[in-house]
Amino acid sequence: MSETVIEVTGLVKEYGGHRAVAGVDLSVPEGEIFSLLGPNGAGKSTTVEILEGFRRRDGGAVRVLGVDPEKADRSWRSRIGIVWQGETLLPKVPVREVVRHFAGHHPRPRDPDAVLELVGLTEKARALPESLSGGQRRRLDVALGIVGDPELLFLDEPTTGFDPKARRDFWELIRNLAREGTTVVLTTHYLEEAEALADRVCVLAEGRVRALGSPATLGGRATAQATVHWSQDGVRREIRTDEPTRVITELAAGYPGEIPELRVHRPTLEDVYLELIGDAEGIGTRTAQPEAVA
Ligand SMILES: Nc1ncnc2c1ncn2[C@@H]1O[C@H](COP(=O)(O)OP(=O)(O)OP(=O)(O)O)[C@@H](O)[C@H]1O
Repeated sequence: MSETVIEVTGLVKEYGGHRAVAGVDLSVPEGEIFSLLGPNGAGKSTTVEILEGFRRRDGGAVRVLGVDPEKADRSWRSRIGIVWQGETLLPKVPVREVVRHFAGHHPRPRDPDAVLELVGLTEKARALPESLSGGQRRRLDVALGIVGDPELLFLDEPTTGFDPKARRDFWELIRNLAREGTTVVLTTHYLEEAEALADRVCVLAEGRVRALGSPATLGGRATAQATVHWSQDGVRREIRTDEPTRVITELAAGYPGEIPELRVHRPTLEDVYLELIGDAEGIGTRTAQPEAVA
């Protein structure tokens, strides 16, 4: 049985009477990649900062690696890795020295050169951080987050500025860390990143959990209706159905060859997410009505 790394019940945080976090319950097992999603101001950073021990809560109970973060000490902190949203202020020494310097703060660090290799920065080991590109700089932030070989890694928008190849390499790196048992809390606005990485996603809006589940099943996605699109005599048609195969088979009988512009759409994680946060964003949910098959 895997251990529970994060246990949160009834978490509340208020700023001057405004409830930024309004009763959140979360439980994250060891080795899980857990993603927090939500619109700006949803309460993600506040929640994560409380888990990291950088913010005090106004209510509820929190255990991270078995400890209340408000009472945590240095040894607890060394078990946690953090990749902040903003750039960390770094000394003007080569990249390799920066990573070695950070490794020195941890009781059982990873080998700095191996970490540079993992994040794809070996060729920049002798460069100064200020000479790195935006994406390379972000990779250095990730290197500093994992050099302590943390049991729990917090990633806040980790791939901002990454090119597509670097992003995919980074995802593989995170998957490998999780396979080795590192628990990962990922805050991101990139839904494809949550979809590619997360075992479970939690959608926060207005300080509350709107939905929690695997990316594939969130918000009833797995059982949601499919929409079959096609074109008939130059007019676009669509129908929502639980049985797209049957609909297409019936349609196909009416055409001598290909069904023009045939497309089957199932709700993406983004569709489900936008639906879930619709009220919070002040936008209505989309209610395109299906047309009947002619
Ligand atoms: N130090 C603070 N003082 C007062 N209000 C704050 C403070 N920090 C956050 N808030 C408010 O709390 C709410 C939640 O903010 P939080 O930063 O947790 O949201 P978020 O989901 O991380 O947003 P984003 O995606 O923009 O980073 C917002 O309404 C914000 O204005």
